[in-house]
Amino acid sequence: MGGSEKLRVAVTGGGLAGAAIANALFRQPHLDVHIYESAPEFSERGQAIGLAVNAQRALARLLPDAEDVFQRAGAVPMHSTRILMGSGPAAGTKVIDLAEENPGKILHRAALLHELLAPMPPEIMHANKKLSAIEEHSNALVLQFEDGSTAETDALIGADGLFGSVRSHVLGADHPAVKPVAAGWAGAHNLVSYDTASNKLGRELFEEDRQYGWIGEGGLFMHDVLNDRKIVQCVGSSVDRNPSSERRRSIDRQYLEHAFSTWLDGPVAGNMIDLLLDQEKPAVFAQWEHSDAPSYVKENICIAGDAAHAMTPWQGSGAAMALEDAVVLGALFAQIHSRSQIAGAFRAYDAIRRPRTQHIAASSRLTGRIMTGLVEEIGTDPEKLHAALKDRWDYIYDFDLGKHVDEAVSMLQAAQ
Ligand SMILES: Cc1cc2nc3c(=O)[nH]c(=O)nc-3n(C[C@H](O)[C@H](O)[C@H](O)COP(=O)(O)OP(=O)(O)OC[C@H]3O[C@@H](n4cnc5c(N)ncnc54)[C@H](O)[C@@H]3O)c2cc1C
Repeated sequence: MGGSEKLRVAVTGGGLAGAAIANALFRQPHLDVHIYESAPEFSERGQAIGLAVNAQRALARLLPDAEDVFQRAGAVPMHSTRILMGSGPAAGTKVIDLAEENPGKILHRAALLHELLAPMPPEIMHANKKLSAIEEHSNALVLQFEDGSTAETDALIGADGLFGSVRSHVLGADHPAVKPVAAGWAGAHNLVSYDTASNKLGRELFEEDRQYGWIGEGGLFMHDVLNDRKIVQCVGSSVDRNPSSERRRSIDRQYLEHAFSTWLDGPVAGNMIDLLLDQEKPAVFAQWEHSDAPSYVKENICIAGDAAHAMTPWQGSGAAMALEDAVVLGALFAQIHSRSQIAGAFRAYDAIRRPRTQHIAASSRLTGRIMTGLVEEIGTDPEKLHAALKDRWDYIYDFDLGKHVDEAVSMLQAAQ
């Protein structure tokens, strides 16, 4: 690359992470950014996503009109996440209201992805481009795609998700942390109309916009409101009694009633099972996560989003971490202008992002164990659950993103 040429940056994966990262980069005039997605189109599954306060702050740095984005996407602001007992003798008891000081927003994933992709010129977005191999040459990385085409780039950011391939290139194919591991839970979800959900679960649960989590022995139900209160997402997750390598399994009423057998005389399981089966061909998704990677970077290649740190959904932080990754990568690329500086920028990204994301992944796993009654000394005692849960989100929410970014930039500058 000559002095006046742009730095070429390729992002593989057009999910929330890839779209957020490309957003953080494509406006920078010294960068030539391209985003490659393996699917025939850039799209997201029909599920809700909760953006906690740290994710909202990160989004506001990526999209200056974030408040309008939330409005256009029909985001519903939550008063709190109310956790109640769903099984056992204390069924119906409130355990805690979480995030009262830090209310989240619930929105449709597809709407969020659409908003992240909308500002980008179509000529930098390439669908049907499944990365199949990476060649490292002295003057460029050559990306090979499954359709036989190739692209040259100076930097590669692998945002290709849980089952992506860039992680294996960064860590080495035989590294034990390459492959995702089953987290031990499986979940089903469904989107139902607001009227259906409120009639079934009771209108009093919908008087204020709140996310609800019903916790107890071996499982959890959640419901939250999105799309300008037209839709309610219902989720049921239980300890996976039949782990398999299939990512998606068909299920029926019998499966759910078996998974929640000790909940059926409680206040919520029967209704939630009806809602999970409402007009859907139900499927259950096993939860997967990554073991901690020793590094997110290899020279001019890095991984971000779920490709780097896929985590359980119990603290609703996977997408939030992808948005934070994007903000940090955006700030670091603003500092560099030559190919030789890329590896240093990625090292600073790794040093700053890996501790936080891996801490949250571990915390999320433990939160799941707490909420599904798997921690022996806590069990399903509401008071012990209250004590165990009350501070668990502080590390995630009480977070100064500006300082985090400054630390990354200082680290890069000190190394240059
Ligand atoms: C049930 C559940 C609930 C969740 N709830 C929340 C929540 O409330 N809040 C929150 O913050 N997070 C939540 N998360 C986590 C969040 O959904 C993920 O962290 C986030 O969507 C990951 O985005 P990503 O772009 O990294 O990965 P993905 O969405 O998996 O995107 C990866 C993309 O890469 C593409 N790709 C794969 N391989 C290749 C290749 N070889 N070449 C090119 N493209 C490729 C894929 O097609 C895909 O489009 C939840 C997760 C789950 C499972």
